[in-house]
Amino acid sequence: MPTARPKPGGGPGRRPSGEPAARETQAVSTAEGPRQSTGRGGARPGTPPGRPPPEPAAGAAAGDRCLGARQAATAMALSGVRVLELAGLAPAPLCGMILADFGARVVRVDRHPYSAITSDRQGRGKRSLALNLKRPPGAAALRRLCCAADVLIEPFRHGVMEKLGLGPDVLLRDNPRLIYARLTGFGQTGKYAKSAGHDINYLALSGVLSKMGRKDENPYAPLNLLADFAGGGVMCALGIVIALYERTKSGKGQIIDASMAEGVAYLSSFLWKSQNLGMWDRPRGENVLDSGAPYYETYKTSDGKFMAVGAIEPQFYETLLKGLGLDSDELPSQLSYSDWPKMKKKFASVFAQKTQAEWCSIFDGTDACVTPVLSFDDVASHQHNKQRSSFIKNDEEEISPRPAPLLSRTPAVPSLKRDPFIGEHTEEILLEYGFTKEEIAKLYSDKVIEINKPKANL
Ligand SMILES: C[C@H](CCC[C@@H](C)[C@H]1CC[C@H]2[C@@H]3[C@H](O)C[C@@H]4C[C@H](O)CC[C@]4(C)[C@H]3C[C@H](O)[C@]12C)C(=O)SCCNC(=O)CCNC(=O)[C@H](O)C(C)(C)COP(=O)(O)OP(=O)(O)OC[C@H]1O[C@@H](n2cnc3c(N)ncnc32)[C@H](O)[C@@H]1OP(=O)(O)O
Repeated sequence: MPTARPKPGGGPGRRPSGEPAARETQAVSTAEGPRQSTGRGGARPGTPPGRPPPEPAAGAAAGDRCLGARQAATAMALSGVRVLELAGLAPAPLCGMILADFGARVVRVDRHPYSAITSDRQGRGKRSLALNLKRPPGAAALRRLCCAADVLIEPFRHGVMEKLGLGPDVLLRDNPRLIYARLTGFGQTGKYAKSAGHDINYLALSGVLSKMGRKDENPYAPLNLLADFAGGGVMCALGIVIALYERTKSGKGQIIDASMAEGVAYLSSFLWKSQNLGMWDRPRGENVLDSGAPYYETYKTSDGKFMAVGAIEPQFYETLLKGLGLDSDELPSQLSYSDWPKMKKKFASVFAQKTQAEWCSIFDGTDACVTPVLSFDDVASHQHNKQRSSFIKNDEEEISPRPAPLLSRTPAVPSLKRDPFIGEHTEEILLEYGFTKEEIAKLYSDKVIEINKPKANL
């Protein structure tokens, strides 16, 4: 087996026990931001699978003067939870990253031989095990890993795991406490269960896509945020946390059938349940929240940037008009639908007269519901985001959003280490899950696993 020395300066190393070193969170700016706690309680190797997360430190309550000192050692909310994430495209990696950010020990099971298709960009806090599931000893190894895991995240279309002999019947028989999360676009049953698809297809099937887009234009998918990430990755993480909670009472695992189409449909409950409010009676792009209204729109500024306006309530709308220097008596009423296109043109011509910074100095601190549309270049340095330390920088100077929401006692402590290389932790993970050195050597020589330790950078 290949051996390698640790990369100097390569971020927090591993303790001899295999327990991860304490994580330190580095906010992009710490100015006035909430204190970031340090330290991370990871499960020790050999922790019995399925053990419920530890109770919070005694006395860690509001007003406790020792809280600051104790918080450094407090476990994160999901510490002790062991997750196996089978490498997939965008949604499953987000799901795994959320769990890792909040303290779970997430192992990403990468494809071996390597497949570029599933190159994960959301590997924060995870370790990588490269395993060929198509080879019987590889499938058997995953089966064994699942015996000691709490959660399996599976991102393939229906039937793939069954074909590998790794369906829920098999794995839950082996480990009845396992939470088997199946994250797909169309779900495990139904006409499309076995069809390929991507975010836009799931969004379309949910009905939500039909509501999005400007007047007289085709429906428009807002990046792949809604189905993949909100309806998929986040909903699946929620399902896992719910199932983990339920397991503390029943002692039993279960199967989660997380369909992105259904996840995003569920997110759209407000649209369904507000049908009789008259908010959605008009064609796409002509309603209040779908770019029809002049007071819920973006406007270009004189320096080519944009402002976002969301002045829905009459009192906020009045404040908007005041900031724009417009007199409401000289404008049609706020809710005069037929005048909206004309009003938009008026607002656009006013916004075009000043820079984004000038508009910010007019609207910041008012209730006009007007904010700058920030670019990725500007977002981390915006004063509000700096004050809340909303963005973090890893040890490769990569900026990304800090995990949300903020939990007061047990906040997420995201890893600052670079994402794992594929197969970087194969050996240590297998050892941790009870494989012997001899078994690992055999899997390696049979080309069932890949071991890819970073070379020393001397
Ligand atoms: C819109 C988004 C998707 C956006 C993704 C893009 C941003 C990226 C996609 C490709 C990337 C590029 C590419 O990687 C090349 C470059 C790499 C470089 O590093 C970076 C630049 C790249 C250009 C890179 C750039 C970008 O990252 C990309 C362009 C979405 O909507 S994501 C949501 C997709 N839907 C789902 O996840 C729903 C559930 N899944 C599915 O329906 C299917 O999995 C899916 C997605 C349709 C794919 O179908 P596929 O036929 O490929 O897979 P499955 O049927 O599920 O079967 C999996 C097979 O793989 C075998 N397998 C799995 N694990 C292992 C293992 N460990 N060992 C061995 N074999 C394994 C499994 O047995 C299955 O085999 P069979 O087919 O034989 O049964």
